[in-house]
Amino acid sequence: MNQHNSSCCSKQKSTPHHHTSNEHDDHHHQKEQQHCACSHDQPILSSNNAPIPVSNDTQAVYRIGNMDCPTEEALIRKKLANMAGIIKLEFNLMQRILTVHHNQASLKDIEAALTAIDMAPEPILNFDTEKTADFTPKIKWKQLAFAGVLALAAEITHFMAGPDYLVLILAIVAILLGGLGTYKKGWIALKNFNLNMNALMSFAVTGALLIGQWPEAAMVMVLFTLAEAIEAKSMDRARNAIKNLLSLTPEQATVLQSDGLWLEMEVKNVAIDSVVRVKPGERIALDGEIVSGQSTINQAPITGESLPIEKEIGDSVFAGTINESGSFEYKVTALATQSTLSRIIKAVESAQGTKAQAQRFVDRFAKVYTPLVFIIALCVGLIPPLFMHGIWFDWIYKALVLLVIACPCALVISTPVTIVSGLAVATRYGILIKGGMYLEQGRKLKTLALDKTGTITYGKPKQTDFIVFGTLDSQQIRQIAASIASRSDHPVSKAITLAANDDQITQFKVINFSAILGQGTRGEIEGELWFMGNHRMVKELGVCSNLLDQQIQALEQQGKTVVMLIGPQGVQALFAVADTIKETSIEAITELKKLGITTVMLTGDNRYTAEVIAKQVGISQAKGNLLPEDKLAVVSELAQSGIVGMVGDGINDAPALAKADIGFAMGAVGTDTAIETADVALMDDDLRKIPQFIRLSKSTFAILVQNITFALAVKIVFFALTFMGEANMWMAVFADIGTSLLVVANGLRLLRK
Ligand SMILES: Nc1ncnc2c1ncn2[C@@H]1O[C@H](COP(=O)(O)OP(=O)(O)OP(=O)(O)O)[C@@H](O)[C@H]1O
Ligand SMILES: [Cu+]
Repeated sequence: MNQHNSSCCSKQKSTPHHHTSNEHDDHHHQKEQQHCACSHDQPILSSNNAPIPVSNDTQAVYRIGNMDCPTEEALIRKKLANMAGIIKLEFNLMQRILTVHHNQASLKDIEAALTAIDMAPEPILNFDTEKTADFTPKIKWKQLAFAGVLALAAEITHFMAGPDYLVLILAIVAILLGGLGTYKKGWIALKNFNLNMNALMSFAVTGALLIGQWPEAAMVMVLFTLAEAIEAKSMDRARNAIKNLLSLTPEQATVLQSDGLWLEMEVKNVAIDSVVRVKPGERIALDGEIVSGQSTINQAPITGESLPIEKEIGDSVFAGTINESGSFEYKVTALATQSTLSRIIKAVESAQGTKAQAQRFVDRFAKVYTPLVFIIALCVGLIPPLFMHGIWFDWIYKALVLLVIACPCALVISTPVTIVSGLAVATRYGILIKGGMYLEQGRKLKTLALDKTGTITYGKPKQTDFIVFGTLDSQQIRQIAASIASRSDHPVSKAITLAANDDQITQFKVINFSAILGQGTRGEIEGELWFMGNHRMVKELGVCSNLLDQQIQALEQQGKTVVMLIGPQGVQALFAVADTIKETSIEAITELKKLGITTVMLTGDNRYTAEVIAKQVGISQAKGNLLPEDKLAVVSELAQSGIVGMVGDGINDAPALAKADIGFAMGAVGTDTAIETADVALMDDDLRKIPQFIRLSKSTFAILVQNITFALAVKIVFFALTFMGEANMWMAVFADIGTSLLVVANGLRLLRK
């Protein structure tokens, strides 16, 4: 199966690599082909990491430890906005990574500007080899706890009517211990005319100190810092849910040395083409291809399907999967950092960088909300006492409470946590989602277009009928057919070749072989030109007849696919092949129907066969005789009446997949291109992953709505309470923290699915 030819990957980077048509007729069913799966047409960078290259620009990738919140994003945007040469900034807050697309901008200046706002950047040179996570700034728990104790002591001293100076000292020390960081960040933000929550909190706490609310000021500051710390931790949990997948791969592998001995080696030092031995029950350390032995392997870590799969010589094995029964040796086909699993993880990590719609809404909202509340607070603090004989203390206090409420923390944090958790769970199911927006859109899917061969069916048809149609000797006809069919990788041709091999039919030498898209193949045998293909080809060649039509139709109505062998004297034979429908396809279609999704089958195969198969799986609409561009046209048309998805496996579906709002690639595990180009890659061939994806999308969205509504409701309630004079700063901070923690917990709930 899918031999990952690494030498082709490394040597031919610049030359577009296409299969010459006289070797393989087309790119059909990549999984069956032996070819280098990487796409050489793409810029090298895009093949394995997060930043999507904008044409012709250079990019600098930085890791910024202090950046994990949209307020910091806003700060950085503002700071870098007017610098020369910067084209675009891309933020991945979850990974704390900033990508600067620029042309000839001075990196020194960029780095200096970032450092000036306390966002010291760490350049990332090679995305591949660097470990991405493990990068949370340390939280000083002990110091924070001590600050908490002091704040509490201040509160108690005040309550017991202790000396004022003692309360003040306790409070100030607590604020310094717990809140210096907040003050620093707040100050930087203010200097850059940015009103973030650190600035708000600094104002509120300072204000409270000035009006003599010392213990309260201390408590508010400590609680705020505590909340920030807990939030950072929760974010890490969501982030690590994906990272943890990588820990599935063992650190060591047993590698064959040149002297014939086996040696335990660090996985990261194992070169391509090394031979590795695997014992029963052991986890596989690297991607490779079995060279001796056989076994059953549980691929659940990658595909989400725990039913073990039998593997023998020539089959691919993947890092992170579990060898169950036998023992075997395999040849390594990819470095540890390039394994399918690490590609998956990188893809999900970069998916977190793309913002879902809900997130954009929240960010936009926060941008307006915070300054607005700030202005309201300012008015509340000044206008009543100045013009309406209000009592200064009361109104300033109210203003300070409003400042606390102005903090959009909970709201802002709720969406990324939810989305990231959703992406992580999906990965565990064996569904690789390439961006938050697809997860968000899935629930809106109205129509799903499905390819037939390999998607609904197994894509491994068998020859069922062979009918002589002409005067030639039947043995000779099969020899000619087998000779031509064996040159092609198309499932139909393969079926004919297999049947011929079973009957020990010998083959002729074929020259000038080529494939005709959507029709069949042609080749020369002993100076004669032979064609083998479908009804369309027969018509194109003008050798059709009524009698032939009848025979073709009779077979097609049984759900079989028919190809003819056509020689200089016209049609010589009919071959019918039949594919088997996957059990899981039927279940998937039933589930999709329940979810209210219209299914449409698109196939290059003939109309009758299409209809028969569609009926068998329960698909309402089938369209046959489609060339790749026809599939594209159908998808475009479907897209006009709502969100449309397309599932396919082969390269010939690529245009339609790209056109669909959500392109699902099947059986992505062996094909790197599928992982890279699809919007959603299903790691195995199980169509039931699509309803699963849609359900996940629905529950993700439900949680998003809950979170946003809840966070907003709390704000509104506190607004009202403040004006009624019922709210104090304590409560406001508590409410804010409480909300943040609740929405984060709610988001993380997805991880338990
Ligand atoms: N290389 C080939 N060998 C034999 N038949 C072929 C070949 N290429 C095309 N055909 C014929 O043309 C039809 C359409 O081929 P095409 O590759 O476009 O679609 P398909 O792969 O069969 O179906 P699907 O679109 O569902 O994947 C096939 O059903 C087959 O009858
Ligand atoms: Cu015909």
